[in-house]
Amino acid sequence: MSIVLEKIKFLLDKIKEQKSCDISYDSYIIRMENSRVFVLLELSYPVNNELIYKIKSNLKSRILSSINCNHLEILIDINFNIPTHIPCGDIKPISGVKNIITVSSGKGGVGKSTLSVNIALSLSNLGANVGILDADIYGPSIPIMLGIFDKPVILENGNIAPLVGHGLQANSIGFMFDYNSPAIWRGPIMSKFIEQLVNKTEWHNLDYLIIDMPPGTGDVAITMASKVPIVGSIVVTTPQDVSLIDVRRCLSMLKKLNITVLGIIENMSFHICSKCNHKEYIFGLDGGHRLAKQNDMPLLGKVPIDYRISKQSDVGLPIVAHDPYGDIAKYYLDIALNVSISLASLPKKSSVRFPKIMLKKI
Ligand SMILES: Nc1ncnc2c1ncn2[C@@H]1O[C@H](COP(=O)(O)OP(=O)(O)OP(=O)(O)O)[C@@H](O)[C@H]1O
Repeated sequence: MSIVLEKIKFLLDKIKEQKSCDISYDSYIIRMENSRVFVLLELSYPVNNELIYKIKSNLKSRILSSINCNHLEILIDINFNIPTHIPCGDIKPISGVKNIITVSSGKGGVGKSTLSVNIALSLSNLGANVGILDADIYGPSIPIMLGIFDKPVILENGNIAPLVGHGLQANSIGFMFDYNSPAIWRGPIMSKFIEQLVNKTEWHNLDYLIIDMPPGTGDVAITMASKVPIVGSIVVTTPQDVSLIDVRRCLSMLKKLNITVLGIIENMSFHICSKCNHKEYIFGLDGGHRLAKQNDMPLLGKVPIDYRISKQSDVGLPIVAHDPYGDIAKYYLDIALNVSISLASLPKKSSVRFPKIMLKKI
């Protein structure tokens, strides 16, 4: 094998090991024909065209500088195929769903539902099939955020057809009941009901199902963890100390239940003045970062406090759906990418078969 090919393989192996967010892949195939090198990267997380272009040009320049040889033509192609990962605990998979990710928080009001919806939309914008389940018994807000006011249809087999909002398959405890009847919102009955809501929804071909959990460490959260095949959990906090104390309690619950924590998200991290661009840390600086470091887990990202986020959620058109290429959507897209890359590093259920190689020039 030529020295050039050896050098490129060495570089590709090194990059693969590093698992950087700029270029991260599961495996690669390489072949050389005369002065042309063909590289196929196989990813197990979703990427949109913009990211594909970035990865290709970044890798191409790294290859060219590593071999110091300008007459070679480098042709790179990228495939992604999202595998099913092994859930925490020995729990039967749910039909139509590859990976379940829960979004938890230590206390209410930290922006868990807003994050769940915008991360789900960002994963969908990256090219994944995504569903969302609203299990927040204390205030199911997903129907409003997705602008869905219909009631779900019960199918002949007794299952529930999910409703669709902004391309997301959705089911919510809020679709089922008049939310003003508090008697039913308690204890084991509710836990059982949510478990059924997950299992009885006819999810169709989902790469990811995002579950918006009730805040805290109550009955429902514990039952869900022991009955639902969760692959990983995201924990949301604000930089404030009080929220950090609650979130520690939530992290310790997830640890006890053997749920893998994919990482922490810091919401309402800072505010940027729309008039003068001054950045202000209203709820303190770097709380989420410290928490992630102390618990040896990644900080998946930060989201600023911005009126457009709440305004768009309130009118049923979340910011990522309203302005997918805007400055705010970028924060959610980065988080979605980090979540999917973090998940991609977990054990997979079976090997993934990639389609036939098609190499294009860039
Ligand atoms: N980054 C943000 N910037 C501005 N407003 C935000 C942001 N994140 C969330 N909000 C707003 O904060 C409020 C609480 O958010 P959300 O309902 O998502 O929190 P939650 O943790 O799910 O609450 P609960 O536990 O009560 O369900 C909402 O009005 C929402 O629009």
